[in-house]
This record gives sequence, C-alpha cells and structure tokens, in this order.
Amino acid sequence: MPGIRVKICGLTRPEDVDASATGGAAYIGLNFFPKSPRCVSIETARALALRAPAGLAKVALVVDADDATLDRIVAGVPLDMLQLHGRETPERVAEIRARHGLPVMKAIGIADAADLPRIDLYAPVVDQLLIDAKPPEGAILPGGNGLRFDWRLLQGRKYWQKPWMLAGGLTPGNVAEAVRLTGARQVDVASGVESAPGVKDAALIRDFVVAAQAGTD
Ligand SMILES: O=C(O)c1ccccc1N[C@@H]1O[C@H](COP(=O)(O)O)[C@@H](O)[C@H]1O
Repeated sequence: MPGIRVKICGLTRPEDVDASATGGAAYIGLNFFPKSPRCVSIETARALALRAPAGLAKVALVVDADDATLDRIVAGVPLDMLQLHGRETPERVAEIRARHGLPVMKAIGIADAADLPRIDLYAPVVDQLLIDAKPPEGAILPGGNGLRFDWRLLQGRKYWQKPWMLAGGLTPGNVAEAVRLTGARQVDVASGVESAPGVKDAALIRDFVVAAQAGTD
C-alpha cells in the first residue's frame, strides 16, 4: 500500500521547510490568516516556498480571503494548492478555483454526525477535502487549535468523491490511531509539531511522519 501523505502546516522559518522535507512530508502549509501565530507575509512565504525541494507541495492557507488578497498571494508565491479554511460557500470555492487555476482544498469542520453532509456538499467543487475539528463557538482561529473530533464518525466512511486529509489535534502520539480508525491516507498537522505557537520542532515533525506511517501497518 502506498505511504501516507503528510502536510505540515504553518511553517514560519527556513529550517521548518528543511525539517519537513527531510522528515518526509508531502505538503507544506503557508498560513496567511492575520490572527494566526503562524501567519507569514507574502515575502516570507515566497522565500519559504522557493526553498522547498521539488516534490514538496506548497499550500497557501487562507480564511475568507477576498479576490485582491488572493491575487497578491498567488502572484507573489509559487504555489501548488489553495486551502480555504473559512466560511467559503461552495459557490465561492468554485469561483476561487476558476479564477486562480490552482487546485483547491476546502476545510470542513466536524463536531458531530450532523456536520458530515457538508463533506458531500463541497466534494463536487473541490480538488481535495480537509476534514478538521470544528472550532469552538467564538474561537479566534477556525483551525490550528489543537482540537480533535471523534474520529469514529469517519469509520466506514473513508471514501468520498475526492481525495481527503484528516486534521485537528493530531500529534506524534495519536496520529497512528487516527489513521487506523479513519482509514485516512493523508494527514495535516499544525500545533501538534510545535514547541510553542508558530515554532515548529524538527524532531516532532520527524516523529509525526514516522507515526503516521505506522498507522497504515
Ligand atoms: O494553524 C493555524 O493557525 C490555522 C489558522 C486558521 C485556520 C486554520 C489553521 N490551521 C489548520 O488547522 C488544522 C488543524 O490544526 P491543529 O493541527 O489542530 O493545530 C491544521 O492542520 C491547519 O491546516
């Protein structure tokens, strides 16, 4: 069975790119949400993206970004995908995908079974789905909170119309169990591989990728 693909999200420093590449990540996430401790400027994101070796996909994370913001990001940073992590409607997702010519991944927040139909709602208009924990009411960040949801909600549901990633509160200590329970073939992590908010830890990145692979054994 092919290996699991890992996304390390919210890189802020050149050494984070190196750690993600040597650790075996398939994607890196560059965060443009101003309220996040992981937010980077376009200039920093460009430098990080240019440092990534061939084969390491660069994903821009945005939250309800307007066209002008997206235009600046796409013009300034070499990217492979856009991650929409706000309240973008399916119509807005389709519009962004058509305007920028990049694959789009939409984050869907899950708290309980009532949230699952939203996955099918977005599947027709995206290239990938990101199934994340729903943020608590009033949270400042719509993701990156280190919160998990009940992975059993995805048991027996491992196929959707599009490729998907599991996210939300994943750590080197729990990712193998998450992969086993959900059947995920791709996983995404932000806070679970940090020593402090916005500061990635190379050893945790390495441990996370190893543990994610172990979940497929
Ligand atoms: O990481 C952030 O700061 C962030 C901010 C706004 C939206 C999404 C964000 N991160 C994404 O959320 C998931 C889950 O994060 P965590 O692993 O629970 O900390 C993460 O994989 C990012 O894609």
